[in-house]
Amino acid sequence: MRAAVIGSGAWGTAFAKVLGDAGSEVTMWARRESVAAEIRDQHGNEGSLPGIRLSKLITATTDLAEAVDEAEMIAIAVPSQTLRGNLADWAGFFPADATVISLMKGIELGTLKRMSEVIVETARVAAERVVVVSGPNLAPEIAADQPTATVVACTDEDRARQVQHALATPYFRPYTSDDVLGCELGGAVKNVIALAYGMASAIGLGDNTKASLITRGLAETSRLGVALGADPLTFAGLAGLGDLVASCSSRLSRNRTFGEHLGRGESLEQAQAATRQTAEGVKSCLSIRDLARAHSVEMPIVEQVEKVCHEGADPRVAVKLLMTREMKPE
Ligand SMILES: NC(=O)c1ccc[n+]([C@@H]2O[C@H](COP(=O)([O-])OP(=O)(O)OC[C@H]3O[C@@H](n4cnc5c(N)ncnc54)[C@H](O)[C@@H]3O)[C@@H](O)[C@H]2O)c1
Ligand SMILES: O=P(O)(O)OC[C@H](O)CO
Repeated sequence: MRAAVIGSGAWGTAFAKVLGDAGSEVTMWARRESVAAEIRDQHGNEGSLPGIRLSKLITATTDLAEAVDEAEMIAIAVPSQTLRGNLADWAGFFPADATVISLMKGIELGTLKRMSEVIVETARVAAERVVVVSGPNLAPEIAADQPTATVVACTDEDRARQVQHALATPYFRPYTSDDVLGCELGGAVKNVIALAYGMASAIGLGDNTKASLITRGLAETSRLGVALGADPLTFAGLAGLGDLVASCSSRLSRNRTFGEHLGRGESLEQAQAATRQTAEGVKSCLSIRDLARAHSVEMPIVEQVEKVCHEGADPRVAVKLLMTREMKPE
């Protein structure tokens, strides 16, 4: 198949590699000509994925129209909060029948929309043409051909199966799902829980604390998902528990790393200066908190992460507040 990948950061690059290794012809879009030229001429992207070699069949351009020309699949991996503005410029170039694949894990500030909803609304693409790919998918590990699994979610089962086949490689095993909402929420909320995990880690808290954070983090993710109409079983799967465990336990996770900076007492600005790539949970903790409040769902960990990130709260005080909440059954 012919595929375009928009966004040449860590995940866009690793995903292009998967598509290429699975047999598609891939054109990537990069913002900077230096990145496009490096992918095209040197088959690498040192700034985002040091040491990774890409197939010579993967090419890149800074011209969006050229990137998506005749594409049957268009995968998007840009920061969640820029997507709406990006699509306003880009959507006119998308071929009418192309499948649009969302790789992003965030909730839009203000509108509280999921990325697939932003795509449907802004690119005027029917919901059944939008596929979400989400799971325990740390880009550097995938780019190094380390085996993992993922979920390909779409309301159109045939389209999900088509993308599943277009992504299958010996190191990347996709499963299909029709629970687009659950998969997207799992991916967005785990970033916030990974921030909390990073903070706990930096404070020096132990494995019981971390296991409690993962488990109760998953409980609040599922609570929000069920309130919004997701399948509760999705949260026990790759796009729920799988992704949560990967991000919390890995030093490769940008969200966990960002949380560690905050846990060491750095301010939001200091943590931002120390980390370069996208840590979606930092902004999505605000939108997820607002989404939960709008649906009267309690998300105490998300609430505390927001306070540490944006209100200057001390992570140690956040832990104390979580531990002294009203007693209740599990
Ligand atoms: N890195 C991973 O392991 C991973 C895995 C799964 C999902 N994701 C998700 O994929 C999305 C992208 O993450 P990433 O890891 O590729 O981030 P990244 O920071 O490595 O790359 C982001 C890309 O977006 C581009 N970009 C930045 N601002 C932009 C703007 N205003 N307009 C257009 N493009 C802009 C950057 O140039 C870069 O190419 C996020 O939602 C993330 O949660 C990441
Ligand atoms: O590096 P993070 O924290 O953005 O996590 C990357 C992926 O979402 C893991 O599945």
